[in-house]
Amino acid sequence: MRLIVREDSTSVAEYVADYITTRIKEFGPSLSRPFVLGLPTGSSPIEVYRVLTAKYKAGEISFEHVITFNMDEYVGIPRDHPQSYHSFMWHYFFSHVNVRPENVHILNGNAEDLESECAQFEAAIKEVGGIDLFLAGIGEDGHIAFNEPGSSLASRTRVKTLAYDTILANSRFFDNDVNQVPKMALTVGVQTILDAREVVTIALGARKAVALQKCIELGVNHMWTLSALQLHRHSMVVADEDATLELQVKTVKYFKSIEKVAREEGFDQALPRHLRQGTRVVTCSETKANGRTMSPVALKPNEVQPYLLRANSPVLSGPISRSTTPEPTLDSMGSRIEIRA
Ligand SMILES: N[C@@H]1[C@@H](O)[C@H](O)[C@@H](COP(=O)(O)O)O[C@@H]1O
Repeated sequence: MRLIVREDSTSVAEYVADYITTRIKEFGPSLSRPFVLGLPTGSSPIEVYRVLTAKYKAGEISFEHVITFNMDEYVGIPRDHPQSYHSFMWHYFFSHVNVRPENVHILNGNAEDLESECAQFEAAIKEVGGIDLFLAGIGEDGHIAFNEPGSSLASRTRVKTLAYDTILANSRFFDNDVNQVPKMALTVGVQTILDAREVVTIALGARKAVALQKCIELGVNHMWTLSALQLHRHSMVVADEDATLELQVKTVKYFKSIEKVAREEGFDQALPRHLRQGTRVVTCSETKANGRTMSPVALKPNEVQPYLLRANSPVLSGPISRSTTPEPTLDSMGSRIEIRA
């Protein structure tokens, strides 16, 4: 598990939105090969959705060929209830981007047969080839999705009774009245999340600090279900400073040093190795490749095959081709890099 620490919730949201954007662009989704994105609700991802929406409106990212699966949904409140996760997702994200409604999957908490609803959800994930990136939040009791303390770490999508702590925490969305909070939910299981190719978790604020400490510094434990991500090869937590308050200083320092060394060595450690292979990392503020403006991320191999542009290097420009290795020249403006195949 990796830990990325950022100053505040805004920088966390920017990091996570950049990361998701990079992933989707690297993947290059198409109708026949869509990108599959798992999504959470809660207050933590709201800013991420805002930044992703801004990126979409700026033409940086398209969700046309992105299939989404949401983590969970309450049982027994109408789909159009303001606090249903259906309402949440359309309000904060889906209505603002070009995701196709038929590509959106949110569990139906009012299905006649809830067990079959859950089984169909698992089948739908399987049918599209699994989830490429699952975005998650963390509950104050360390839960992921609605996998409450004590959940099986081998669990799959199912009906779950909510823990009192969760009902209490979520009552802030229901006029602070615990009696209005649904007592049950449908949720993906821990194993459903572990099956994703990559998991990115957002942890914000001091109220998540204890949970984060348990999930990162202690062992895998079914009482803090997010800790199961320690078993995942490509999982990353992106936290603000407040969420790290209960971690040991040396833990935070270690994870910060990983990121620093990776940056100095000129590659983005956050990219899983299999996705890093054949990519070249560009860390200037903006790049142009083949006349297209790209965000400061990893370019596809066929776009800048021979180049590794080191982090913190001066911003360079000049013609670059796959077969030759011309000397890049310094951009006197110091703000752009031109890459031409
Ligand atoms: N089921 C959701 C979780 O998926 C979410 O991670 C958690 C944290 O919410 P928040 O981000 O509002 O703290 O809330 C709910 O319990």
